[in-house]
Amino acid sequence: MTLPYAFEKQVALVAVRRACALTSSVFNRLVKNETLTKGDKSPVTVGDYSAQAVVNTILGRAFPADPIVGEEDAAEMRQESNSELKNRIIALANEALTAPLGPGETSDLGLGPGQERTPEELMDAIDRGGDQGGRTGRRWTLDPIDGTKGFLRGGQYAVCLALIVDGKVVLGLIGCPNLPVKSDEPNGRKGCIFVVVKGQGAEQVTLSGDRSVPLTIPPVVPGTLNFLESVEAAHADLAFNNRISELLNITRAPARMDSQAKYGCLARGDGGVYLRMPTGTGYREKIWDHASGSLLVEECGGIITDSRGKSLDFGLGRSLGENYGFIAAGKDVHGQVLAAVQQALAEIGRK
Ligand SMILES: Nc1ncnc2c1ncn2[C@@H]1O[C@H](COP(=O)(O)OS(=O)(=O)O)[C@@H](OP(=O)(O)O)[C@H]1O
Ligand SMILES: [Mg+2]
Ligand SMILES: [Mg+2]
Ligand SMILES: [Mg+2]
Repeated sequence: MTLPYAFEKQVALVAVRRACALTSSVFNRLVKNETLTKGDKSPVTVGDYSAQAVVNTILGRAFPADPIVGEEDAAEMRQESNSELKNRIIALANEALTAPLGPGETSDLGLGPGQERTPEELMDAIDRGGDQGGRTGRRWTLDPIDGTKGFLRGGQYAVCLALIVDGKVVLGLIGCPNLPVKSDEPNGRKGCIFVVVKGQGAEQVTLSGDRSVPLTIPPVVPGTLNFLESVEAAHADLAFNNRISELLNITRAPARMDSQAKYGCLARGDGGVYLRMPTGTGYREKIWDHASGSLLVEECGGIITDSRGKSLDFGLGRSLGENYGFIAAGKDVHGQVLAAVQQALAEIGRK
């Protein structure tokens, strides 16, 4: 008997692996005018577009009926003035799709030499990410590069793909090309993918697929709790985290990194709590930024809630609606962090 979501997991791993290889190779060849600024002032690169084209092409072939909620869209790239960038995206996507078959890849996935797609097919693949999300049915959510600023800095970023059924995440992958495989060997081999299936646990696999380690969040040794937190002050209220550190007598320095790599690091015990409080701008968190990570935390024995202790709702559309401020931690510490967060919110007259 095959396990539930076995084929989805296989296809998602292939897609994330190919997208990770693409983004790593793009980083080394990225030139200045290949990064644009979106309407919300955030950066997007040819790497984000081409990775979304690759993942959506692979998903579209294996699961033609499944909608996709993807971060990017091709509207800008369809404009004549961006034809050079568009050509670059097409070349990069086709390079990734036509690379020789690797582990777990079969010819029916439409990959390998000779499997080039046309420019129109690739632009349409990017735009398959335009689903609006919702309460019922099954859909994928994709962040082709999570932590684009980290990617541009040569720091942490992640290719994040999750499957959501009736508003609940059932499969999640976080591909981290720049993350050391072993936390205690920061200068050792890099590149891992966190893979989680609801009810089946979680594992960390290497990008090349030669090594798999099961994951559970280890209990925090008293006195060693530390935060995993954002790099960008615009994305999370880091001063608030300092107040929580005071309340909980945390003395260890926070581990700062971009992207859902933070959830992967929590799952393998590199940090004790991921706290992401809003900065007060009314920004609504997006489902693709937390879907994989939330299931990873839960399957590894941890708890994730918003700052009021509510569970995250992935059935509201492209955003997480009224879920503000996220606390992800092992069972042994989540309660005390939530209590400290509520105390600190009360101090400043917020709920
Ligand atoms: N104002 C605000 N508040 C909260 N979150 C925001 C905000 N603006 C952007 N974003 C989203 O943050 C995503 C990256 O955040 P990270 O946790 O990776 O890291 S970091 O804050 O950049 O260090 C980033 O994901 P990517 O766009 O995929 O890089 C954004 O979706
Ligand atoms: Mg972005
Ligand atoms: Mg993101
Ligand atoms: Mg992104």
